[in-house]
Order: sequence, then C-alpha cells, then structure tokens
Amino acid sequence: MRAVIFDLDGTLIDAALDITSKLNQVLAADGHAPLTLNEVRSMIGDGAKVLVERAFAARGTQAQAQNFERFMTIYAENPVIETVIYEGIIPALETLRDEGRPLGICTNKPMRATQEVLAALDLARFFGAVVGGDSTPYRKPDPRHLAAALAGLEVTDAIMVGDHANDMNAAAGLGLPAIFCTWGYGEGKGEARAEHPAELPGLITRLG
Ligand SMILES: O=C(O)COP(=O)(O)O
Ligand SMILES: [Mg+2]
Repeated sequence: MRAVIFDLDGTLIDAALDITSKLNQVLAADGHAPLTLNEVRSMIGDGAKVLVERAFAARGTQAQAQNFERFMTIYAENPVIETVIYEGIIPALETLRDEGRPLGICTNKPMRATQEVLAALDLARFFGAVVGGDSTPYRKPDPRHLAAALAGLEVTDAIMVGDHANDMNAAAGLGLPAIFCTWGYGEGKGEARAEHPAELPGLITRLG
C-alpha cells in the first residue's frame, strides 16, 4: 500500500484570503495598491519569497528583502484568520489513515507558517512527515523536495496529491503517480484528476 504525500495550500486548505490580506498589508506599507484575491491565487505555489516578488512585480517594482521579511512575520504571526480546510478533506484523511497509509505533507510554504497552520486547524495529527519550503535546499518542482518527505515517512513509494504543476512535476521527477486537484489555485496534469476531495480515497486505491 502506497504512502500519500499531500501539497498544503490549494489542496488541503484554502489559505488564499489570509495570504491576500497579509500580502496587501506589505504592499500598502510601501504605498502600493492592493491585489485582488484572484490575482493572488494565481501567484501562490512557488513559496513565500516568489509570492512577494510576484506581488511587487505586479505593481511595477522589485521586492526588497525587507518586504519578504515583513510578509513572513505578519503571515506567520497569525496565519489562520480566514483560512479553512476544504470541505471533504477530513473524511478523506480519516479514510486513508484508517487504511493504514503513511501520510505526509510536502509544501512550498515556509515551515514556521506551515506548523502554525497545521496546529491551528488540528491537521498535524494525520501526518508522519511534514516538509516545508525552507526545510531543504530544494523546493517543488525539484523532486528532491518531495524525496525528503518520503524519507521522513521512511518509504520509497508514494502517490502525490496537489493543485499545481509543481506538484505534478516533482512526482514525475521521482517516477511517482500524482493526482491533480481542481479546487486549488494552479493548473496541472497527473495520472488522475480529482474534482472534489471525496474522490481522493477511491482514486488513491486505484493507483495502488
Ligand atoms: O506557499 C506556497 O507558495 C504554496 O504552498 P503549497 O506548496 O502548499 O501549495
Ligand atoms: Mg498548492
């Protein structure tokens, strides 16, 4: 029975409202107009540093180290005001856990914020390994980032579940199957496609 490695933002949780409001505070501090939720959704997926870079680039300027640090501080202080677990995720995780599958997370979100979010949403209990965007020198789509999550679970085989091409490409780089989730922020193509979290246990059983 294969382990399952989940992406976090856009797959297990919808963090876009909190990310948008904190990113807009950082933009406002430098006198820039806010971004819309949809603009920010399309910028999520490559970690916090790239997110801040994209936000400032959208305002015609280059982000500085202090902008990134301000975002990390503001976000990690209180990352779960409007962040929610997608409907159907908890039952899916319970099913997979009850099947005895090792479960892990590989996210590009920095580790401190990841841990805050998992604790606040009572999600940490499901996962035997959590690898954040600054846990290794690599980030998805680099397959070595995903490999660190497998190593944390002490497994060599897994199914990746994510909402972004980065997730699909990291899995492909290790020769692992992936399920693309349509409810998140990105575009991508895996061995299977889920339209709702309730479909995940069945798709995972099919993939092994
Ligand atoms: O922080 C991000 O950019 C996205 O994080 P994710 O890898 O959990 O989707
Ligand atoms: Mg994601």
